[in-house]
Amino acid sequence: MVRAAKFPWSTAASMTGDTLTAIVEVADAKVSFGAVKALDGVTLAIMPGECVGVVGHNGAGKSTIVSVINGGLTPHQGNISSDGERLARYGIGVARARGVRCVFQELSLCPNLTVIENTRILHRDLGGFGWRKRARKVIERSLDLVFPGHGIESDRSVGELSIAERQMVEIAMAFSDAGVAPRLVILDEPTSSLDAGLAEQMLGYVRRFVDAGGSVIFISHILNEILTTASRIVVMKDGRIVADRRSIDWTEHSVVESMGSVAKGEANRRAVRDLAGAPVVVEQIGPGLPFRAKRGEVVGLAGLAGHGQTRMLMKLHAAETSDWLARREATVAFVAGDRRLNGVFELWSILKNFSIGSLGDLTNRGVVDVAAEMERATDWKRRIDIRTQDLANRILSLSGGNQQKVLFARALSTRAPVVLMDDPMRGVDVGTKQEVYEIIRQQAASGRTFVWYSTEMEEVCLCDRVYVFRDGAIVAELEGDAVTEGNILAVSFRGAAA
Ligand SMILES: Nc1ncnc2c1ncn2[C@@H]1O[C@H](COP(=O)(O)OP(=O)(O)OP(=O)(O)O)[C@@H](O)[C@H]1O
Repeated sequence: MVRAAKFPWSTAASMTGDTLTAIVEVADAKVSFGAVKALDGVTLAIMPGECVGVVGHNGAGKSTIVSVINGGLTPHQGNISSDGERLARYGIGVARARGVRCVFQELSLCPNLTVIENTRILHRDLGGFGWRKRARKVIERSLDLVFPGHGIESDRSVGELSIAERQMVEIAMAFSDAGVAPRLVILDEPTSSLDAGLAEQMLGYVRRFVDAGGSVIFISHILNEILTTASRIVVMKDGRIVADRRSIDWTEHSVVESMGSVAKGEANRRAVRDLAGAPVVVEQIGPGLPFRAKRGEVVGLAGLAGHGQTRMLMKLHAAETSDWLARREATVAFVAGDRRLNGVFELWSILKNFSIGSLGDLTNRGVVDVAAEMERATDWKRRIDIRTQDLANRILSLSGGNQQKVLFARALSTRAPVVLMDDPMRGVDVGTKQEVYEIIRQQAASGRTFVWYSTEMEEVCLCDRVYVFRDGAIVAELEGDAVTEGNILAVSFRGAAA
């Protein structure tokens, strides 16, 4: 079962001509959750000096296979080998001792502890007298290497950090060395909360790590990142690997096709509409330029992550919802980006998580019409392909991307005239994104207003008008054809339009 292979595209192999053995190899792994086959016979070997990109639709099994490789999940069937040795017992401890590290899609640091204390928890060998000093050195060194100029103080509690900063700390933690050097680092959607600049810093570090002989498994729905960084791309579909080729043999189009999604050009373009006479429906004064959104407009919030965009969305939401008397008709709906913190109700079913946003519509004399509730949820399940066999299942039984779809459905299915979206596509697959873009276009055309913060430039460029944030204030407003990546970056970094 253990494979000794020669990978001509692996730098380490091509330099030495050596025959390499896999750092970790999973053979014929099967994992089921009830009736759901999360993995249906997956075989995957990770060689030294390669970055393996893993792509697939939401619920394809990507997080499940990395949990197996990371030792957090024991497959119901199949074998695991490492460095040529078949392992009868494989768990997190064994994986860590062999240099396997994982950055999870749902961030996993303890929010009530500082960055230093979290480092100590991850690196057990750091214990003993003077551990704080040693832990500080380990994490600060790694942060400086991966994200030069990061500005994160390691004495701060993780709970005080923005979601982007938390993601940076997790990534730096995975690459840090406190005795056992990282050999295989698994990154499950590591850039989902990072802006373009931070994502590029991380990708640059991944390339250097791999060039030096390290290995990375890189999961992302941003295909361009995968194509430019991975040496090999594996496509998963419904719990199986359906394609496995060198990245130079892939194009964005062929990857999307292989995932089973059809790229629709139309949904990916900004609609040309005349909104000159449309009334202003949302307004907020300062800091910086005033914020205004018109009826039927899609307004983007851009700029480097953590520069005040989420705060602005919160303010807009508070302004519409702070009445003492609850309104029957919601005036604003919110799609949370940090879904675990303020999006999902973890103990509730998928159905209840969906319908909580439209109980006003679904209630008659204080009683929920359960047939109407189920009908509406089933319709949205179909429309944006929420992958579950039963809407009564708990929300946490869904993959991360499918949870995010439920949050979308919750907001889009209301009649609120304004929808606020806080980087809402985190973890959503390419095919579903196209569906959601199309729904946004249609709803905007019929008069709904969207205020959309996104860390993905492609999405910002879909907006009618964009406010660029810097240091907590709006520093520029771009409209129509002026909404380009070049202009947004120029304003983000210099504070003046290009
Ligand atoms: N704890 C669980 N209980 C029940 N089902 C689960 C559980 N964890 C995962 N699943 C199911 O297993 C399947 C694979 O999930 P997985 O998280 O591996 O998908 P994924 O490819 O990582 O998706 P995404 O891109 O959305 O993160 C999904 O159908 C999911 O609903």
